[in-house]
Parts: sequence; C-alpha cells; structure tokens
Amino acid sequence: MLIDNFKVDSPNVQYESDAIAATYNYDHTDLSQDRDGRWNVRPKTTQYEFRTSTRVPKLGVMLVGWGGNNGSTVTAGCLANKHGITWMTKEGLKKPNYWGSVTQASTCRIGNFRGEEAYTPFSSLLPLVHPNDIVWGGWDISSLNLAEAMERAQVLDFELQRQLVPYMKNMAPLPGIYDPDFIAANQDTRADNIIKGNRQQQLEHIRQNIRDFHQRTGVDKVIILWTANTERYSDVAEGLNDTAENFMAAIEKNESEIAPSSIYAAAAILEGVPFINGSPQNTFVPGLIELAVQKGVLIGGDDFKSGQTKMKSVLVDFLVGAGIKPTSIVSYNHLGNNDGMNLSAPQTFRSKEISKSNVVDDMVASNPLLYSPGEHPDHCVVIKYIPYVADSKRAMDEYSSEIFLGGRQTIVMHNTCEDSLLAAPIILDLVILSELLGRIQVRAEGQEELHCMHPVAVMLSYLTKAPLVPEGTPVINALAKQRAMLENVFRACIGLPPDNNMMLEFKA
Ligand SMILES: NC(=O)c1ccc[n+]([C@@H]2O[C@H](COP(=O)([O-])OP(=O)(O)OC[C@H]3O[C@@H](n4cnc5c(N)ncnc54)[C@H](O)[C@@H]3O)[C@@H](O)[C@H]2O)c1
Ligand SMILES: O=P([O-])([O-])O[C@@H]1[C@@H](O)[C@H](O)[C@@H](O)[C@H](O)[C@@H]1O
Repeated sequence: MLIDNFKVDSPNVQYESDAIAATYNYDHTDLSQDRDGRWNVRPKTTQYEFRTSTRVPKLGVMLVGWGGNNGSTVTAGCLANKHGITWMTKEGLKKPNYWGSVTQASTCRIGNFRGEEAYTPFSSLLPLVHPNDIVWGGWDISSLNLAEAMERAQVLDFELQRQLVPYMKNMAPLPGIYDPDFIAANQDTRADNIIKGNRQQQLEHIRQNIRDFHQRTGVDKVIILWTANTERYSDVAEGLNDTAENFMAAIEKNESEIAPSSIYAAAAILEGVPFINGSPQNTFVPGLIELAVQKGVLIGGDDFKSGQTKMKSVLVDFLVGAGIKPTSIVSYNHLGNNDGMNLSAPQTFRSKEISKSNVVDDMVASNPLLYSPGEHPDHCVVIKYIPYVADSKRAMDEYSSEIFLGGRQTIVMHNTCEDSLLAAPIILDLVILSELLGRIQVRAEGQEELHCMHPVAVMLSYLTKAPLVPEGTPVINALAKQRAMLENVFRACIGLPPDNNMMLEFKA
C-alpha cells in the first residue's frame, strides 16, 4: 500500500510553521584496539538535531551545455509533464512521467499496516521543489535554440517534439566559454556562441549572467549544473590551483590550465550559487574546493551515474557481498551522440575512463577475504563512437569471477542505455536534492550551533560515478549503500530510524 501523506507522531519531531525540527539518536560503533591487539567494538549513540526549512523556493536552474542532448531532453521532459502533453506512437498513446528520478518516482518503506507493507513516495519524506516548477536557463557554445537543439538531439518521439516546439523555440542559450584545448577538436564546428575575452573577463561575464537570470526570472534560488562536454583533466600544481588564493590569481593571470568548467564553477561559488558537475573532468581542483568551503557554497559531482556504471555498482557489490571474487571486468560501449564524438578524443576519453574505472574500488576494499592488499580485478573500459546508434548507447559487459573450489563464473550483459533519457531524471534529482540540502541544518551533540552540512555534497553520491566527498570521508560507490544513505539521512530529518529490514515484529 502507498501512504503519500503522513506526519511523524513523536515527541522528538516538531512541525513548526516554516520548518520541521527533529532530534535523532544516531546509533553507530566505536572501534578500539587493546595493547594485545584485540579489537573492541563499542555501540555508541550520538544525538543529532535537524532543522529543515519547509519554505520550498521557486528554483531556477542554469545548465552549462543547455543545448546538448541532456540539457534539451530534461527541459523538454519538464515541459511535457508541466503541460500534460501526450503523444501518439506506434505502440499507442504515451503520457509524460518522471521515471528514472529517485525523488519523483521511487518509494521508501514506511512500515507495516495490519500485515500489509506500506510505502511512501520518496518526495513525501521532506518538502521538495517540483520539477514542473523549475525555471530553466543556461549557456551553450552552440547558438541553436532549445527546439532546434531537441531536434538535433534525436532523442524524443517526433509527435512529442512537434508539440514542444512552441514552448522551446524562444529558449536561447547564453554564449559560453569555449577553450578548444579542453574538449575534442571535433566540437569546433558547433562553437558559434562564445564569450570573448580573457579568463577574468569570462568570469565576470558569467557572474553577470547569473545575476541577470536571477533578477529576470524572479526565482528565489539558482542552481548551476554542468552538462556540457567532458573536458580533459586540468593539471593540478602548487602555486596554480592548489589554494583558493592561487586559483583566483591564476584566473587573473589568464593561466591556460584553468578550464572553462572551473571558471563557471568559480562564478557560481562567488555568486553563492551551488554548482554540480555532471561530467568526469576535475573541475573541482583543490583551490576551487577551498573557495567553496570558504564561501559555504554547495558543490557536487562528478559525472552522472546513469547506465553502464550504475549497473556495475550494483553487480560488483552483489558479487563481493556474496563472497564471489570478480577477477575481470570488461566494459565496452558504443554510442553515436555528440558526447560520444567528443569522447573519441584520447584526452577527453581519459577523463571518462577514470570515472568509470574507479567505481569498484570501495567494493573490492570491503572484502580482504577475497582480495590481498593491492589486489584488484582486471578492469578495462572501452568507448567507441558509432554515429548510427545516436543517443542509444549499447553497453556490453563481461564479468568473470572465481567461485567455489576453483570454479569460474562469467556474466555477460548487453545493456541499451538511452543516454539522455537516463541522464535527464538524474539531472532533476541532482538539482532538487541540492536545493533541499541548502534547507537542512544539523547540530551534532557537543556542537554549539545548527549549521548546514559540509559544502562538498556527499549526499549526491547515488547520482554520480565519482562522488566528490569532503576530505577524510570514505568514497562509497556501492549503489545500495548510496541510496540507503540518502534515504536514511532524510528519514533522520523527520525523526525516523533507518529501515533496517529486520522485521523482528514478525519473528519473535
Ligand atoms: N547518460 C548520459 O548522457 C551521461 C552520463 C554521464 C555523464 N554524461 C556527461 O554529460 C555531458 C553532456 O552529455 P550530452 O549527451 O548532453 O552531450 P552533448 O554533447 O549533447 O551536450 C553538451 C553540450 O555542451 C555544449 N558545450 C560544450 N562545452 C561548453 C562550454 N564550455 N560552455 C557551454 N556549453 C558547452 C555543447 O555545445 C553541447 O551542446 C557530457 O560531458 C557527458 O559525458 C552524460
Ligand atoms: O553512465 P555510464 O553509462 O556508465 O557511462 C556513460 C558512458 O558509457 C558513455 O560512453 C558516455 O557517453 C556517457 O557520458 C556516460 O558517461
């Protein structure tokens, strides 16, 4: 059964006029080792105070790469839902939905009522911005308007596109920062909408764009998300971008190693606007992270986790958790969209190869029974550009594992990932969750004041291949753990314990 409207009845939860206040007992463990080497595990409870503002703002989202496949598709999807646009296909009438979005189309177990399992929409846990209400804008180095960009993307059915054109033809991306040194040379043909000037002038230009968008649209909050092309990695060097001060000085000096994505991110941070990186490049060089922490502005990334890698973070977690030892992982895919064309350059492919390869590290490290120190499965990532398949990426994976008594198990998978139809809901979740995180304050036992969570938004890990985490925080890629963290922190905000799946009420 579905319960989509509930209040938590607890002395630890207060529903105030514009906030939900909750006291939460966080049960965890403390580890220590005796002099004789024996380990002690001490159950510990730490009290947390959460306060979540229930003032849901009018949200503006500025996409970098708005005219791309993902940018045009997410915009089209929200318009189709908002206006209730239906369209006929050979399979019959289609209706808009937000499937693939964890905030809009998933549920959480809320309990059991008279023997029936009860679930609630994820969006009922805490008040969220509704995607229908988001005001879209952004930049693109291509001047096509969003209707033309949607047509170029070749993602959506024609009958849907036809009805969306009137809503999208007047949406024009702002000129973007173009530096051919950071993306594939084959992108040059579409770069007809660019900001001239040096890096300092580009920074100020983007900052002004943000202020103008905020003022023109009348939104309460703005969030910026990068869904532009994957850049090559930037060199990280002492004196260049290792500190906030050096990073800002490098922009002033027009240092060539400062990437466009880092300039957009710096502009956002300086305007107090959260910045999310949906691509794998190292936008967040150390100096930029320091700037975000200094300013207390949320940053998150990297690289949407949408298809082949999402499956990998489930399958490897299952295998290792079952005591089966993956020894070889080969991930091949081909795709024919502009992203694939950009990734056909070695330097941009390398950025993607890194984010797609590191995703099993935490799962391998979780089971030293299977892996000796430093031992890893063979892991290969191959991406080929085949124009004919367009946005319909074809992923083919082979997982070889060692099993009982010298046996071997091989899993082969073919996974057609409609790249933009899978990424668009993830873009929605990233911006909706980033906005919510800005409304949550927390105080741990012993801390003086309520404060926002760390600006580096580890809570977005479920949505990214290479989670950006605060220094000292473990990087978790296992999908089930990432989703549990997301759900359980939001449950704590309304004073509810994690759903521990024990169901003791049916056992004793
Ligand atoms: N499933 C997925 O689609 C998926 C998953 C993970 C990551 N990504 C990443 O998302 C990004 C977008 O994917 P896509 O399929 O929409 O690609 P796309 O090539 O269709 O769109 C990217 C857009 O960014 C624009 N652009 C490039 N550099 C820019 C700049 N400096 N400023 C402004 N605009 C710029 C391009 O003109 C293009 O319109 C890529 O980096 C891709 O690797 C996609
Ligand atoms: O998310 P995922 O399916 O593992 O990875 C995908 C890659 O395999 C694909 O080649 C690339 O174009 C997408 O940007 C995305 O990163």
